[in-house]
Amino acid sequence: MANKLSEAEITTAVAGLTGWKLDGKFIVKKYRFREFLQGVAFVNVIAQLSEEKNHHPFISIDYKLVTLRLTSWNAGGLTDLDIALAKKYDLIYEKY
Ligand SMILES: C[C@H](O)[C@H](O)[C@H]1CNC2=NC(N)=NC(=O)C2=N1
Repeated sequence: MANKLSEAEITTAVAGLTGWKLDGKFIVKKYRFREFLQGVAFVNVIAQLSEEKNHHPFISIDYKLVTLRLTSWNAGGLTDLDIALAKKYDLIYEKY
């Protein structure tokens, strides 16, 4: 299990991310797409990665808007893994 980050570590880590906001024990980002099916395709890639890493975000699709919420429920809060995956999701999004 990844280590739970302290409040200070979370503040620094979230400041280093683009467009991610802290929401309690979660970090959250909304990704906008030109078409509904692009968002769905993005979610499929994220889902594949989630299985590979055994770490699963909450995902919602609201037409062209995909919201990802990350936390490590096993650790009871945010971990390095959440921050690392947030960066990976952003890199994947660049391709859309
Ligand atoms: C048993 C299994 O390894 C765990 O439940 C994994 C699965 N996916 C997970 N995903 C997330 N986001 N947090 C977890 O703590 C987590 N734990």
